[in-house]
Amino acid sequence: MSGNAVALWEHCINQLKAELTSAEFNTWILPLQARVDGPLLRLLAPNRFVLDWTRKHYADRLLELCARHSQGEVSEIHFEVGEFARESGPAKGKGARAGSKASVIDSDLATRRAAANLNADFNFDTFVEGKSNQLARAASIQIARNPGGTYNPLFIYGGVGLGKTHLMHAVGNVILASNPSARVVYLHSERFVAEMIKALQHNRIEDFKKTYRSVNALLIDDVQFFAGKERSQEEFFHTFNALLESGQQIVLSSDRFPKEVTGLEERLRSRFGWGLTVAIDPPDLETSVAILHCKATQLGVELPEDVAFFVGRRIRSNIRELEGALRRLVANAHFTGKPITLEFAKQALRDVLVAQDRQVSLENIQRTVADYYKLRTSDLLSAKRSRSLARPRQLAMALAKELTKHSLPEIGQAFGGRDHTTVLHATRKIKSLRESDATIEEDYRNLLRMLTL
Ligand SMILES: Nc1ncnc2c1ncn2[C@@H]1O[C@H](COP(=O)(O)OP(=O)(O)OP(=O)(O)O)[C@@H](O)[C@H]1O
Repeated sequence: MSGNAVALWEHCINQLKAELTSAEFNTWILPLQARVDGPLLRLLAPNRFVLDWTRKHYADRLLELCARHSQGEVSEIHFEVGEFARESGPAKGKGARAGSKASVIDSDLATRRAAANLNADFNFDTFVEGKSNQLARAASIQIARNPGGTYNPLFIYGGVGLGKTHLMHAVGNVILASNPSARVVYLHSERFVAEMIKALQHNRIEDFKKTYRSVNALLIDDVQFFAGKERSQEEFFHTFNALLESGQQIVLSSDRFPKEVTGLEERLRSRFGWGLTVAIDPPDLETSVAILHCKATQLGVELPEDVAFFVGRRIRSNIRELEGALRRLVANAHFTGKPITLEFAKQALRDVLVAQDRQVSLENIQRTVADYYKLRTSDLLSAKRSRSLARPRQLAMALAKELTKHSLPEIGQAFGGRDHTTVLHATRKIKSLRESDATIEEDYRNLLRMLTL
């Protein structure tokens, strides 16, 4: 299968996955193998029963999806019973003409990827390495190569939009690609909760348990959303134990260090930290610029160096915002037919930059304070109480109170789930220190200037 054909099939199955129940999808679509021969989509089903059912219920929809995605190039669909040859040996089934090994495996991989909820674009090749993510990337690569080994679970934590999900998908993609029988599942924790509730409602909790306890790699994003959901925590706890005991890999992500995820049962929280815990920090300027170049290449444009530095310097909050700004720039250039120059970028991003400047974000404050004191943002959010961390943390909280509209509890939450009284104490402390300590006053003023420039 060519890259286009794989993309076409992947599009079809992703679409059907969204439209069907998981039982329908797993029973009828997952067993299919696909090939595209010119205008013909050939689908092989494992037996007559699956063939008849899929042809009757899904042929029209599949054809519609194919025709639309291929812009009319694929216009016929053909079902057969059989299996494309996996190895160079003879193909089973009369319809199975010699499918090359690569073509069949590609179509299988696309299907398995969709079943695992994985995005093929989130891989290690498209993940730019920098100081801020070096350790998390290295640990993820290690785990992808040796799942269920020493680092289990892998716990990745860091602020919004910094690449945690990207790394989890990259791990899953490598495990799937290197082992044709591996079962991988990526899920946001809220989806885990929703599926569990659905299973309870429909009396299918045993199926639910079996599904999640039989995977080779379970990747659960944003585990802080388990907070307060006791029944889900209980279920996840048992899934977690079962997988760990049988040597299957678990990868978890959160916006904070495991011990600081509030609203979780202690036994779960402590298990999260059993394996390897790694942080992702906001990127430094050079990494932001490298990411912009990488994303621009993916979008098929070349970004001049001065524009990349301009965008990297001005959009400081997170990589998702950086990417959003780049997309806007590229779309503007496309519609106006103008080249992307520094002047063009300033113009095209004017609104984004004004909004960004007006609204100093909590992440921006944390990052600026961390840079100023040569600390890691994750240290500011951690529970560590050494003076070298406590003072910058208090300063950051005081700045957050002065520069944003966030409430005390919201600020506390953003600083590693602290109580609002801690924030109140910090603002009072800094206020009095600014009057008695010239260094603190100078630091505060410098930071204020940097944040409101
Ligand atoms: N180092 C990197 N190289 C290339 N792209 C990156 C990198 N880090 C993040 N990105 C991109 O930034 C975007 C946001 O990343 P991602 O969704 O992984 O963030 P996250 O940390 O999971 O955020 P959230 O906490 O909101 O779920 C994605 O498009 C991702 O591809």
